[in-house]
Amino acid sequence: MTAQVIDGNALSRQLRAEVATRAAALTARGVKPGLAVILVGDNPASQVYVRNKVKACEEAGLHSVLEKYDATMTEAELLARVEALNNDPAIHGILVQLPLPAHLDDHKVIEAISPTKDVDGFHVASAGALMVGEPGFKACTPYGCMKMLESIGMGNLRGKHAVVIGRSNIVGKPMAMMLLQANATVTVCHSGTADLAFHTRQADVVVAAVGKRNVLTADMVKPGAVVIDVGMNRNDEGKLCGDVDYEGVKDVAGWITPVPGGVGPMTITMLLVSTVEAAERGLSAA
Ligand SMILES: NC(=O)C1=CN([C@@H]2O[C@H](COP(=O)(O)OP(=O)(O)OC[C@H]3O[C@@H](n4cnc5c(N)ncnc54)[C@H](OP(=O)(O)O)[C@@H]3O)[C@@H](O)[C@H]2O)C=CC1
Ligand SMILES: Nc1nc(=O)c2c([nH]1)NC[C@@H]1CN(c3ccc(C(=O)N[C@@H](CCC(=O)O)C(=O)O)cc3)C=[N+]21
Ligand SMILES: [Mg+2]
Repeated sequence: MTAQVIDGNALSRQLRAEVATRAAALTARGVKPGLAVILVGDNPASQVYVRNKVKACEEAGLHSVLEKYDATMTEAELLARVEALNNDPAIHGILVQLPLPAHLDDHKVIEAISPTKDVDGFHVASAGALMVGEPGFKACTPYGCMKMLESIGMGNLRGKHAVVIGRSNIVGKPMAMMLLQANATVTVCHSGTADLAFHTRQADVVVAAVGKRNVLTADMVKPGAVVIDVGMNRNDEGKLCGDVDYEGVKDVAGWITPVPGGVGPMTITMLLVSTVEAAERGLSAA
């Protein structure tokens, strides 16, 4: 058996076309949805992701502003920029690219973003809303993973067992909450898990969000399971690869997401969706 591929580029094209339609309707009413991206320092991976985000905005008819700052920027300067964007009516979404240089407190900066513009879904108000099942911005990466599950008819996971590998605040934890919201029985594994394979072998859905190659191999996967690979790593040849041993796992899984072309583009797509939604909310509140 060879797994069917969940194509994040194809699904993104579809969803971004809907975003473009909504953005055009807003623009016609005088409200062009606007996203501000703040990048501090010169992490090369961050540069690529940020460039992809800005390009995606342009293609979908969103207004985007990229603010690049030197790694020596002070926290007070950064907080002042966030506050200015909070008060800028042309900006509906604010994203501060993580990780920040070590002298800047990620948490403090994220909390300074107005929850009404927190399109990344990282603010405690957004995380709390997800936890209690209230509307709020959802973290884009797990949100994109849920859209991928929906696209294969697995939007409702009642009776299914989902295993998430990783428990970060930006991927693993919100992923687990969204799977729970979709009625899955959820297990969250991490570096302190005694027998990772024991858990993953029972899973109907596995989401790998660790940041290490080959965390999930074929022997760890139940035949027919859905495997979602969030990881972004480089192999020995410098090629982009995920956390999953794709070549091995594809012969066991029922569905699999590739890297590149899987979760990565979906993350950007959900960022666009949330930015348009932020602009629509502003309009309905006015
Ligand atoms: N495609 C996309 O759009 C995105 C991709 N990513 C990628 O996803 C990956 C994860 O990102 P992020 O969540 O930010 O990473 P973090 O480093 O914050 O979290 C990694 C998690 O993996 C756990 N872990 C580490 N080693 C193991 C192991 N051997 N077995 C089981 N669990 C382990 C850690 O456990 P512990 O908590 O105990 O330390 C931690 O919870 C990275 O490769 C990142 O680049 C991230 C965001 C978006
Ligand atoms: N505040 C904040 N929000 C984020 O959403 C955020 C962040 N910080 N920090 C870093 C991670 C990582 N991330 C990715 C986005 C797109 C791709 C992506 O487009 N990947 C392409 C390939 C990119 C390439 O060629 O390198 C793909 O998988 O096909 C990957 C990773 C968002 N993150
Ligand atoms: Mg820091």
